Amino acid sequence: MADLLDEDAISEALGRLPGWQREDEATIVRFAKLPSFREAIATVDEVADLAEEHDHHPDMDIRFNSLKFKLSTHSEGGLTAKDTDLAGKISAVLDRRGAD
Ligand SMILES: C[C@H](O)[C@H](O)[C@H]1CNC2=NC(N)=NC(=O)C2=N1
Repeated sequence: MADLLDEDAISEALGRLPGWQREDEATIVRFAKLPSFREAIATVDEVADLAEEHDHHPDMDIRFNSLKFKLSTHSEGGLTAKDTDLAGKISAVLDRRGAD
């Protein structure tokens, strides 16, 4: 259970989450390109581990070496700290793997 973030909290969080953007009211997204398809898949696999660890699961879209991560807290119908926390962890994986 996590509280819905208000607009100020969402703006503040996005300010410290480079690459993440609002897709709609309830969703934040980040696009990333990896050097190869295999590296994109390995990145998805690593994010899957994070998702299981946090019991919070992003939608992940794979197009060759391009990835899209989409976060929302379905149980609350919007954005919570679970989304912004996991977004930061996904960004750390993307940085380490040299995504652009
Ligand atoms: C039972 C389980 O904790 C819930 O279904 C979790 C699992 N993963 C989830 N992931 C996301 N993105 N939003 C949720 O509300 C959510 N709920």
